[in-house]
Parts: sequence; C-alpha cells; structure tokens
Amino acid sequence: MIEIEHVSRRFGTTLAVDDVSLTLERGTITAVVGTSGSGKSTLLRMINRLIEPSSGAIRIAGQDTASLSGEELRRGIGYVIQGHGLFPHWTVARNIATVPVLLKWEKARIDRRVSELLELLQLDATVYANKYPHQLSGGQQQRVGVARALAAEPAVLLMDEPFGALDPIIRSQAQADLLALQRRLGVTVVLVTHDMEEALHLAGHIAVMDGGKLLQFASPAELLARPKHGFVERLIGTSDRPFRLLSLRSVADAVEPGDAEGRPVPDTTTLHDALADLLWRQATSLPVMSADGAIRGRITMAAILARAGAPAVSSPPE
Ligand SMILES: Nc1ncnc2c1ncn2[C@@H]1O[C@H](COP(=O)(O)OP(=O)(O)OP(=O)(O)O)[C@@H](O)[C@H]1O
Repeated sequence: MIEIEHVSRRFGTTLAVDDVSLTLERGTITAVVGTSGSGKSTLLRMINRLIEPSSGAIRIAGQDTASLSGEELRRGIGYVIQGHGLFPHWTVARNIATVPVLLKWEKARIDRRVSELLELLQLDATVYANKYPHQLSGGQQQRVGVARALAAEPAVLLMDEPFGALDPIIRSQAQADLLALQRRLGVTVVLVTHDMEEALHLAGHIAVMDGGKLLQFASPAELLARPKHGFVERLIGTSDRPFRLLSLRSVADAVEPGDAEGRPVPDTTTLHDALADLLWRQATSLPVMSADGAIRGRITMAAILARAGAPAVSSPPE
C-alpha cells in the first residue's frame, strides 16, 4: 500500500502539487491523469524521491519513504519513463541488470534474472540479450525498459507516459502486456498518462489532477458515472461516455439464456466490441461462447443498450 498524505511540492512560486492525499492499495494499477503541467510527473517522482516533497509524507508498506536514503528507496521501486531511458552504450542484458549490479547480486543470479525477464517480456534472449538499444524497435525498447524496472523484483512500479512514443497497434499490445504482467507479479503500479482512454482501460483507480490539485480519485466506472467536477467531465468526453462505459464491461455481464444465429462472440469480449460486431453484422442478437467453446446463451442489442446509459441515481436509504 502507498499512502500519500497532504503532499505538496513548490518550485519557486509554482505550486506543482497542492496538498494531495490518496491511498493506493497493494497490487493495483492506479492511473494519474490530467492536462500538461497539472503535476502528474511531480507527484509520481515524489514517490521514489527523484523529487523531494516540500511538505507531507509518503509511506510504502507502512514505512515513511523519508526514513530511507533516496538511492536505497529507488532500488526497491521500478521506474519506467517515456523514451525508456535505456543506456545507449550498454547491451540489452547490461541495461536490464542495472539494479541487480548495483545491489551486488552474484553474476549467475543476475544472468538468470536477465534471461527470466527477457522471456517474461517475450524477447528471445539469444537474439536480443547482446543487442544495443538503437538496434531495437520502439516497442522492443519499451519492453526492455519495463524488464529493467522489474529486475530487482520491486513491489512498486512507477510509469511515466510509458506508452507515449508507441504507435497505436504496438501501444495496445504493450498495454495488454502490462495488464498480464501486473496480474502475474502482483506489483503495485502507478501510471502517469494524459490519455483518459488508456487510464480507463488499464487502471483500477484513476486520480484526476488539475493545477496541482487532486480533483477526484475513483474507479473508472465511478468516474464515468459520477464525475465530481466539470473538468473531470470534460476530460472523460461526454460524447464518448456510453461507449467508454461499455468498454469496461464484458459480454459475460450481459449474457442471457436463449438462441441466436451467427458466429458466436467470446464472453470475454467487451460490450463495446460486441455492439460494434452487432452493428457490423446488422444483427440484434448473437450467440455467446465461453473459453471452452461451449455456447452459454446470447447477447442482445437491447441488453447492451440497457448498460450504456447513466446509472440511476441511487435512492436514499429507507
Ligand atoms: N524542476 C522544476 N522546476 C520548476 N518548475 C517545475 C519543475 N518541474 C515541474 N515544474 C512545474 O510544475 C508544474 C507541474 O509539472 P509536472 O511535470 O509535474 O506536470 P505534468 O502534469 O506531469 O505535465 P506533463 O504532462 O506536461 O508532463 C508545471 O507548472 C511545471 O512547469
């Protein structure tokens, strides 16, 4: 768990982060979103003390980060930035080994860890271990950046616009990889992005910042349903709201008994993609299949549309 308590950071007369408090649960992905200059990166860098808070406290697993040296703290926290920050004159293997070398791990242990990480990030060690960063594509460099950040098995991974430089197809693959990796390792991820779509897709919780202040901290569904502030509403984009809401839920949530004609839709498909499929096929219902290929009912246009509207305001308790 990361507890951020009344944290502020001033640069001269600029209050880059203004009295922010929030608690990030262990093993979750939190996205920090906001426009340029809203204080996202400053907040992120205060977690690993690349920037020192002017006031307030940050605790990780109950320990005040100010009680460690910055260097010690950063060895336990992975950090990935846009452009990946790889050392250009070091091979992929040497780049990934950066923190284990600093921690003075034995060579055999380092070699093992590098191979493990290359495999985890789907980079063939025999091909990539001895290449230099400039010999890799942007997407491959990004994966090496993530491997390097994870090398010493950190409990926390900080990511600052990690997918910003990638083209849309590689970007969505990198996002899917991050989700899979996070589930597998259980690491606590804090991700800075200016892309609300990315935040809604990846994060369990979203912190919206503007002018250094935290405007709202909520789950994607909550943020879409009940934006607390006009700025949050604008950031979400009201015209896209029904589609974004549908992107958060899968066909499994709306499947109903009954038959339908046509090629079945996997129950893991998002309702957004199922709607597109129905529209494209000009159908009002389609069969739904589970992972084992069994037909488990159908998805109807009506069931999808019923889930695309503003949630009813809950009635006061009786
Ligand atoms: N080292 C610094 N010295 C002076 N001012 C700074 C420094 N770092 C950040 N700032 C200022 O603090 C404010 C917040 O900056 P920050 O980089 O945290 O914003 P951001 O939301 O991450 O922006 P972006 O999306 O453009 O990266 C800005 O007004 C910025 O100019």
